[in-house]
Amino acid sequence: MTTATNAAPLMQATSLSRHFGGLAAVDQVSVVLQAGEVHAVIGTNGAGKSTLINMLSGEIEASGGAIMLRGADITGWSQARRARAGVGRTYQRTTIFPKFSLLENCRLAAQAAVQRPWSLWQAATSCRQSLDRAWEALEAAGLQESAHKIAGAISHGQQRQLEIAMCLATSPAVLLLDEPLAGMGAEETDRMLSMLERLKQAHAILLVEHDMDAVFRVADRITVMVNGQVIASDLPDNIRTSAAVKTAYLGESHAEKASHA
Ligand SMILES: Nc1ncnc2c1ncn2[C@@H]1O[C@H](COP(=O)(O)OP(=O)(O)OP(=O)(O)O)[C@@H](O)[C@H]1O
Repeated sequence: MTTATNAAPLMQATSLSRHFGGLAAVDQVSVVLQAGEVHAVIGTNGAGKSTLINMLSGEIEASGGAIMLRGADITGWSQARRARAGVGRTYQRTTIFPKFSLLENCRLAAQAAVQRPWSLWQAATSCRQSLDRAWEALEAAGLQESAHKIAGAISHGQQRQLEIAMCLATSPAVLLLDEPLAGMGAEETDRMLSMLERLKQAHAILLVEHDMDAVFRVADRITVMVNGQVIASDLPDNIRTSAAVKTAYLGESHAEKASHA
Protein backbone atom coordinates (compact mmCIF):
# COMPACT_ATOMS: atom_id res chain seq x y z
CA MET A 1 0.00 0.00 0.00
CA THR A 2 2.79 2.40 0.86
CA THR A 3 3.89 4.57 -2.01
CA ALA A 4 6.52 6.71 -0.32
CA THR A 5 8.57 8.56 -2.90
CA ASN A 6 11.41 11.03 -3.06
CA ALA A 7 9.41 13.29 -5.37
CA ALA A 8 9.16 16.99 -4.53
CA PRO A 9 6.30 17.51 -2.06
CA LEU A 10 3.09 18.97 -3.43
CA MET A 11 2.48 20.78 -0.15
CA GLN A 12 4.75 21.20 2.83
CA ALA A 13 4.47 22.92 6.18
CA THR A 14 7.63 23.69 8.11
CA SER A 15 7.68 24.55 11.83
CA LEU A 16 4.09 25.74 11.66
CA SER A 17 2.75 27.24 14.88
CA ARG A 18 -0.45 28.85 16.06
CA HIS A 19 -0.99 30.44 19.43
CA PHE A 20 -4.33 31.36 20.97
CA GLY A 21 -3.34 33.69 23.79
CA GLY A 22 -0.96 31.63 25.91
CA LEU A 23 -1.96 28.31 24.32
CA ALA A 24 0.30 26.80 21.65
CA ALA A 25 -2.49 24.95 19.79
CA VAL A 26 0.01 23.96 17.09
CA ASP A 27 3.65 24.07 18.03
CA GLN A 28 6.37 23.85 15.36
CA VAL A 29 4.63 21.20 13.29
CA SER A 30 6.10 20.05 9.97
CA VAL A 31 4.20 17.89 7.48
CA VAL A 32 4.86 16.82 3.91
CA LEU A 33 2.04 15.98 1.50
CA GLN A 34 2.93 14.01 -1.61
CA ALA A 35 0.74 13.29 -4.60
CA GLY A 36 -0.25 9.62 -4.46
CA GLU A 37 -0.23 9.45 -0.66
CA VAL A 38 -2.67 9.63 2.22
CA HIS A 39 -0.95 11.34 5.13
CA ALA A 40 -3.02 10.80 8.27
CA VAL A 41 -2.76 13.15 11.23
CA ILE A 42 -3.99 11.57 14.44
CA GLY A 43 -4.08 12.74 18.03
CA THR A 44 -6.25 13.12 21.09
CA ASN A 45 -9.04 15.71 21.29
CA GLY A 46 -7.59 19.19 21.27
CA ALA A 47 -4.21 18.04 19.94
CA GLY A 48 -4.31 20.75 17.25
CA LYS A 49 -5.33 18.76 14.17
CA SER A 50 -8.13 21.06 12.98
CA THR A 51 -6.02 24.11 13.71
CA LEU A 52 -3.32 22.61 11.50
CA ILE A 53 -5.82 22.08 8.66
CA ASN A 54 -7.19 25.60 9.15
CA MET A 55 -3.69 27.02 8.71
CA LEU A 56 -2.95 24.91 5.64
CA SER A 57 -6.22 25.93 4.00
CA GLY A 58 -5.68 29.59 4.88
CA GLU A 59 -8.68 29.91 7.15
CA ILE A 60 -6.53 31.12 10.00
CA GLU A 61 -3.11 32.72 9.93
CA ALA A 62 -0.06 30.96 11.25
CA SER A 63 1.77 32.53 14.19
CA GLY A 64 5.02 31.15 12.77
CA GLY A 65 6.48 28.80 10.20
CA ALA A 66 6.03 28.43 6.45
CA ILE A 67 3.67 26.70 4.01
CA MET A 68 4.80 25.80 0.50
CA LEU A 69 2.67 24.66 -2.42
CA ARG A 70 4.51 23.24 -5.44
CA GLY A 71 7.61 25.03 -4.18
CA ALA A 72 5.93 28.46 -3.84
CA ASP A 73 5.67 30.13 -0.44
CA ILE A 74 1.92 30.53 0.17
CA THR A 75 2.12 31.34 3.90
CA GLY A 76 0.63 34.80 3.40
CA TRP A 77 -1.98 33.82 0.80
CA SER A 78 -5.72 34.15 1.48
CA GLN A 79 -7.91 31.07 1.60
CA ALA A 80 -9.51 31.99 -1.75
CA ARG A 81 -6.13 32.26 -3.45
CA ARG A 82 -5.01 28.92 -2.01
CA ALA A 83 -8.27 27.31 -3.14
CA ARG A 84 -7.71 28.60 -6.69
CA ALA A 85 -4.15 27.26 -6.55
CA GLY A 86 -5.43 23.78 -5.70
CA VAL A 87 -5.90 23.51 -1.95
CA GLY A 88 -9.27 21.92 -1.15
CA ARG A 89 -10.72 21.07 2.24
CA THR A 90 -13.71 19.52 3.96
CA TYR A 91 -15.04 20.23 7.44
CA GLN A 92 -15.97 18.19 10.50
CA ARG A 93 -19.52 19.48 10.23
CA THR A 94 -21.68 19.09 7.14
CA THR A 95 -21.58 22.06 4.79
CA ILE A 96 -24.01 20.91 2.09
CA PHE A 97 -27.10 22.77 0.92
CA PRO A 98 -29.76 20.25 2.00
CA LYS A 99 -32.57 21.50 -0.24
CA PHE A 100 -30.52 21.37 -3.44
CA SER A 101 -29.70 18.32 -5.54
CA LEU A 102 -26.27 16.71 -5.35
CA LEU A 103 -25.52 18.08 -8.81
CA GLU A 104 -26.53 21.60 -7.81
CA ASN A 105 -24.39 21.40 -4.67
CA CYS A 106 -21.36 20.44 -6.75
CA ARG A 107 -22.12 23.00 -9.45
CA LEU A 108 -22.32 25.77 -6.85
CA ALA A 109 -18.99 24.67 -5.37
CA ALA A 110 -17.40 24.66 -8.84
CA GLN A 111 -18.93 28.03 -9.69
CA ALA A 112 -17.75 29.60 -6.42
CA ALA A 113 -14.21 28.40 -7.16
CA VAL A 114 -14.02 30.20 -10.53
CA GLN A 115 -16.16 33.24 -9.76
CA ARG A 116 -14.45 36.59 -10.18
CA PRO A 117 -16.43 39.81 -9.70
CA TRP A 118 -14.78 41.38 -12.78
CA SER A 119 -15.54 38.53 -15.19
CA LEU A 120 -19.32 38.56 -15.38
CA TRP A 121 -19.21 38.38 -19.18
CA GLN A 122 -17.76 34.91 -18.83
CA ALA A 123 -20.81 33.72 -16.92
CA ALA A 124 -22.20 31.44 -19.65
CA THR A 125 -18.88 29.71 -20.30
CA SER A 126 -18.07 29.29 -16.63
CA CYS A 127 -21.58 27.91 -16.01
CA ARG A 128 -20.97 25.21 -18.59
CA GLN A 129 -17.54 24.49 -17.15
CA SER A 130 -18.99 24.35 -13.66
CA LEU A 131 -21.60 21.83 -14.75
CA ASP A 132 -18.92 19.67 -16.40
CA ARG A 133 -16.80 19.84 -13.25
CA ALA A 134 -19.79 19.01 -11.09
CA TRP A 135 -20.48 15.84 -13.10
CA GLU A 136 -16.80 14.85 -13.00
CA ALA A 137 -16.71 15.38 -9.24
CA LEU A 138 -19.85 13.32 -8.67
CA GLU A 139 -18.41 10.54 -10.78
CA ALA A 140 -15.09 10.62 -8.90
CA ALA A 141 -17.02 10.38 -5.64
CA GLY A 142 -19.18 7.53 -6.97
CA LEU A 143 -22.36 9.57 -6.68
CA GLN A 144 -23.34 10.15 -10.30
CA GLU A 145 -26.40 7.90 -10.06
CA SER A 146 -27.73 10.04 -7.22
CA ALA A 147 -27.01 13.34 -8.99
CA HIS A 148 -30.62 14.51 -9.04
CA LYS A 149 -31.51 13.43 -5.51
CA ILE A 150 -32.03 16.10 -2.87
CA ALA A 151 -28.93 16.36 -0.68
CA GLY A 152 -30.91 16.48 2.57
CA ALA A 153 -32.57 13.15 1.73
CA ILE A 154 -29.48 10.95 1.18
CA SER A 155 -27.74 8.96 3.93
CA HIS A 156 -25.19 10.51 6.28
CA GLY A 157 -22.41 8.53 4.59
CA GLN A 158 -23.44 9.78 1.16
CA GLN A 159 -23.58 13.35 2.49
CA ARG A 160 -19.94 13.01 3.60
CA GLN A 161 -19.10 11.69 0.12
CA LEU A 162 -20.97 14.65 -1.35
CA GLU A 163 -18.81 17.03 0.68
CA ILE A 164 -15.74 15.49 -0.88
CA ALA A 165 -17.39 15.71 -4.30
CA MET A 166 -18.03 19.43 -3.68
CA CYS A 167 -14.39 19.83 -2.80
CA LEU A 168 -13.38 17.91 -5.96
CA ALA A 169 -15.56 20.24 -8.04
CA THR A 170 -13.10 23.03 -7.20
CA SER A 171 -10.35 21.03 -9.00
CA PRO A 172 -7.98 20.67 -6.03
CA ALA A 173 -4.58 19.00 -6.08
CA VAL A 174 -4.45 18.75 -2.28
CA LEU A 175 -7.36 17.42 -0.21
CA LEU A 176 -7.46 18.38 3.47
CA LEU A 177 -10.09 16.11 5.01
CA ASP A 178 -11.26 16.79 8.56
CA GLU A 179 -12.82 13.62 10.02
CA PRO A 180 -14.62 12.43 6.87
CA LEU A 181 -15.59 9.14 8.58
CA ALA A 182 -17.29 10.68 11.62
CA GLY A 183 -20.64 9.04 12.34
CA MET A 184 -20.30 6.41 9.60
CA GLY A 185 -21.24 2.75 9.80
CA ALA A 186 -18.91 -0.05 8.65
CA GLU A 187 -20.26 -0.20 5.10
CA GLU A 188 -20.12 3.56 4.61
CA THR A 189 -16.59 3.59 6.01
CA ASP A 190 -15.54 0.89 3.52
CA ARG A 191 -17.00 2.93 0.68
CA MET A 192 -15.23 6.10 1.81
CA LEU A 193 -11.88 4.31 2.22
CA SER A 194 -12.16 2.86 -1.30
CA MET A 195 -12.86 6.35 -2.53
CA LEU A 196 -9.78 7.74 -0.78
CA GLU A 197 -7.68 4.94 -2.32
CA ARG A 198 -8.93 6.03 -5.75
CA LEU A 199 -8.57 9.76 -5.10
CA LYS A 200 -5.01 9.54 -3.85
CA GLN A 201 -3.87 8.43 -7.31
CA ALA A 202 -4.31 12.03 -8.46
CA HIS A 203 -4.19 14.01 -5.22
CA ALA A 204 -2.15 14.55 -2.07
CA ILE A 205 -4.46 13.80 0.86
CA LEU A 206 -4.16 14.94 4.46
CA LEU A 207 -6.58 12.92 6.57
CA VAL A 208 -7.50 13.90 10.12
CA GLU A 209 -9.37 10.96 11.58
CA HIS A 210 -10.21 9.34 14.93
CA ASP A 211 -11.10 5.89 13.52
CA MET A 212 -7.75 4.15 14.03
CA ASP A 213 -8.63 0.97 12.15
CA ALA A 214 -9.55 3.08 9.14
CA VAL A 215 -6.39 5.17 9.46
CA PHE A 216 -4.17 2.11 9.49
CA ARG A 217 -6.02 0.69 6.49
CA VAL A 218 -5.61 3.72 4.27
CA ALA A 219 -2.64 5.82 5.42
CA ASP A 220 0.76 5.77 3.71
CA ARG A 221 2.24 7.95 6.44
CA ILE A 222 1.00 8.89 9.90
CA THR A 223 1.81 11.93 11.99
CA VAL A 224 0.86 11.79 15.66
CA MET A 225 0.12 15.01 17.54
CA VAL A 226 -0.14 15.50 21.27
CA ASN A 227 -0.77 18.92 22.85
CA GLY A 228 0.08 20.78 19.64
CA GLN A 229 3.34 18.94 19.00
CA VAL A 230 4.33 16.10 16.69
CA ILE A 231 5.54 13.14 18.74
CA ALA A 232 6.03 10.83 15.75
CA SER A 233 5.75 10.93 11.95
CA ASP A 234 6.49 7.70 10.14
CA LEU A 235 5.23 4.78 8.09
CA PRO A 236 2.18 3.09 9.65
CA ASP A 237 4.08 -0.06 10.70
CA ASN A 238 6.60 2.05 12.61
CA ILE A 239 3.83 4.09 14.26
CA ARG A 240 2.14 0.85 15.38
CA THR A 241 5.25 -0.30 17.15
CA SER A 242 6.44 3.06 18.50
CA ALA A 243 6.68 2.98 22.28
CA ALA A 244 6.20 6.75 22.50
CA VAL A 245 2.99 6.58 20.46
CA LYS A 246 1.68 3.62 22.47
CA THR A 247 2.17 5.50 25.69
CA ALA A 248 0.86 8.83 24.50
CA TYR A 249 -1.98 7.91 22.27
CA LEU A 250 -2.83 4.53 20.84
CA GLY A 251 -3.20 2.73 24.17
CA GLU A 252 -2.11 -0.78 24.93
CA SER A 253 -5.17 -2.52 23.49
CA HIS A 254 -4.60 -1.27 19.94
CA ALA A 255 -0.87 -1.84 20.19
CA GLU A 256 -1.44 -5.44 21.33
CA LYS A 257 -3.92 -6.01 18.52
CA ALA A 258 -1.43 -4.58 16.02
CA SER A 259 1.45 -6.71 17.32
CA HIS A 260 -0.63 -9.87 16.75
CA ALA A 261 -1.68 -8.80 13.24
N1 LIG B 1 -10.29 29.93 17.86
C1 LIG B 1 -9.74 29.41 18.97
N2 LIG B 1 -9.55 30.18 20.05
C2 LIG B 1 -8.98 29.68 21.17
N3 LIG B 1 -8.57 28.40 21.29
C3 LIG B 1 -8.74 27.59 20.24
C4 LIG B 1 -9.34 28.05 19.02
N4 LIG B 1 -9.36 27.01 18.14
C5 LIG B 1 -8.83 25.97 18.78
N5 LIG B 1 -8.46 26.30 20.03
C6 LIG B 1 -7.82 25.43 21.01
O1 LIG B 1 -6.67 24.89 20.38
C7 LIG B 1 -6.48 23.54 20.78
C8 LIG B 1 -6.46 22.66 19.54
O2 LIG B 1 -7.76 22.61 18.99
P1 LIG B 1 -8.09 21.79 17.67
O3 LIG B 1 -9.56 21.99 17.39
O4 LIG B 1 -7.15 22.15 16.61
O5 LIG B 1 -7.83 20.29 18.14
P2 LIG B 1 -8.19 18.94 17.41
O6 LIG B 1 -6.99 18.07 17.50
O7 LIG B 1 -8.73 19.21 16.06
O8 LIG B 1 -9.34 18.36 18.35
P3 LIG B 1 -10.58 17.39 17.97
O9 LIG B 1 -10.01 16.05 17.69
O10 LIG B 1 -11.40 17.40 19.23
O11 LIG B 1 -11.30 18.00 16.81
C9 LIG B 1 -7.62 23.20 21.73
O12 LIG B 1 -7.14 23.37 23.06
C10 LIG B 1 -8.68 24.22 21.40
O13 LIG B 1 -9.48 24.50 22.52
